[in-house]
Amino acid sequence: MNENLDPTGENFSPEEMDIERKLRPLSFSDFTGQEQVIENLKIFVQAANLRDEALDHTLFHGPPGLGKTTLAHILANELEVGIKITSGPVLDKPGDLAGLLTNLEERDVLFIDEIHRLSPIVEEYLYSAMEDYKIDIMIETGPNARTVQINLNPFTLIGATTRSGLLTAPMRARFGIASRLQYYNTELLTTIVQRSAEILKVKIGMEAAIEIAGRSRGTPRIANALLRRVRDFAQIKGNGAIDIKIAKYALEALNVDQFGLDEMDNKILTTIIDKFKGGPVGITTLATAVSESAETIEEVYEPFLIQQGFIVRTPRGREVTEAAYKHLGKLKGPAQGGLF
Ligand SMILES: Nc1ncnc2c1ncn2[C@@H]1O[C@H](COP(=O)(O)OP(=O)(O)OP(=O)(O)O)[C@@H](O)[C@H]1O
Ligand SMILES: [Mg+2]
Repeated sequence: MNENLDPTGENFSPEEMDIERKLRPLSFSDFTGQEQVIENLKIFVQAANLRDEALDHTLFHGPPGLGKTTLAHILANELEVGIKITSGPVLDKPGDLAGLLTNLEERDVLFIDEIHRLSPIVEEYLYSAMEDYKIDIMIETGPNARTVQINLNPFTLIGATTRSGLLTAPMRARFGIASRLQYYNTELLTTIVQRSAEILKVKIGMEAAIEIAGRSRGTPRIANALLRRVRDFAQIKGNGAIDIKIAKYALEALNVDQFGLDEMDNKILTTIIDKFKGGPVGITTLATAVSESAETIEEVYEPFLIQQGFIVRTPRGREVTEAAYKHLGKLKGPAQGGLF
């Protein structure tokens, strides 16, 4: 599959990252979907604003591209505070974290992306900061070296992770608010595609927007990426506007799966069917067969395949459904593996 449609956005070029930022909603009212999460956050933000307190530490988890980073920025905007951004793998010494923490103003947001990848020392260091807004720092070196405790301004830590299963229990317990983001349905994604088209100043028909939305793997990041690619086709092959004809033509040319399944999704389904007779197969066995980690399958791929009705979880492992055979154009039953 086209690497620009990677749900993680890891292969995005700088230009694409720029566009992604441009398309990012800035306020609750800009943000489509995740209704329950948003309803709750609105209340927590209002209450925090009313009391002039820092919002409770907040954790966003869920598959890539669903809006975790976007929501961190929205929270800072709605709280009318500053935001400092970092990520788990970047913070490798407690000193780096101390620098960030001591520079936070009252009620500011510290956003730590990939929070499951914090080193244990940094994580430990974070605990007292989160709990009591206090940290110990080392001053001077050599024989005069000593630690002093300093008070921090009350702040909000926002953590994001695609791998909530890898978060330690003490870390998880320190978040007062934890929200899991869900895949978006076609209707919501259609609204997102239309909004993005408006920002990109490209005309798009309703049918075309629905077509793009339906092939976006339930993921706004993919919907936006597809829109940009289709826009290229419309500009070069058409008159610049996106109608259903040009959308279908472009999606065909881009080799986008009808359900927006990506290469790994299809590989997982094909493997279960071809190597394990449709299942059930245990997650670790499956992981080995497709050369991916069991955690990634469980947290990135499987949720979407289950939500779309291609896989079911049984006590004995994962099984593909009728829909998966149909989708891949494969026959069900023992005939599949030959006569014996
Ligand atoms: N609810 C939404 N409405 C409109 N656009 C959205 C929404 N959610 C996400 N997007 C768009 O999708 C892009 C990706 O979202 P975001 O970066 O917040 O995902 P993420 O969950 O942080 O992903 P990752 O796990 O890869 O960091 C954003 O730039 C934004 O344009
Ligand atoms: Mg993110």
